Amino acid sequence: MSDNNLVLSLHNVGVNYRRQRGVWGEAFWALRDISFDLYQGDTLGIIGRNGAGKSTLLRLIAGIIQPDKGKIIYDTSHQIGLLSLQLGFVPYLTGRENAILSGILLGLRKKEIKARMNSIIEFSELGNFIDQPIATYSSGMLARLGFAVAFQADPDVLLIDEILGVGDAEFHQKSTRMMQEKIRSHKAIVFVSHNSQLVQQLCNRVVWVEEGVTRMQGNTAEVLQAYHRFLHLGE
Ligand SMILES: Nc1ncnc2c1ncn2[C@@H]1O[C@H](COP(=O)(O)OP(=O)(O)OP(=O)(O)O)[C@@H](O)[C@H]1O
Repeated sequence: MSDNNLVLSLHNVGVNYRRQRGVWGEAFWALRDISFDLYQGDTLGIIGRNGAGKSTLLRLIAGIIQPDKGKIIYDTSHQIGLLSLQLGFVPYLTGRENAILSGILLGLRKKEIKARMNSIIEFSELGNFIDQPIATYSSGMLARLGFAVAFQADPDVLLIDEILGVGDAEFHQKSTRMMQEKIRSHKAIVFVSHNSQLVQQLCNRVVWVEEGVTRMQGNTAEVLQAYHRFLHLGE
């Protein structure tokens, strides 16, 4: 990549899920035409209605799924970490084992994760539950564990999927503070959220996805305003 600050770039990207229909599968384009750039220091908000394709977009950036059309160009000097509740965790393993596993997925060595385990336990407030299978955890406990591991792994690009929408008020405050710290440290962050207030507070740019297409992108206030007008008019 010629621009040093460019972390990744999506060019007319599309993702196709096959859906079962009778005996035959049917192609369904969850993402149809998405283009945007992510720069170092950006906190990029992804907004859009339910089913617009936001989570699919994060999984795509994380490399969990591949585009079926268009292309994504990564600057290979950046390491990408996905901070998500559902991904990467194995239900029958304990919190500690899952922390090690997802730490490895986020690029840490086993030794490094073990050295940070106390901080992970402390941040996630799991106490002795850390040695219980995560199948026994509440969604708030899972959120706290996922958040703690990702912040310890400290990837250059942080992908956050609605994590701040889960857990109690105290955890919200703590995780919002952590995110603000990351923003100040000039990481690149992609933040999917339905919470416009948080997007307004945290993001410097916003991409609005509508039916798998980048409907609008740019300055946070402008995009949010257009999005709310759109929702209000019920187009
Ligand atoms: N594995 C899958 N197989 C088939 N269709 C899928 C799959 N995952 C998502 N979809 C469909 O793709 C579309 C986009 O889903 P996605 O979860 O990316 O949307 P979203 O914007 O994150 O939604 P929400 O805000 O409700 O979380 C939806 O119509 C969804 O039903």
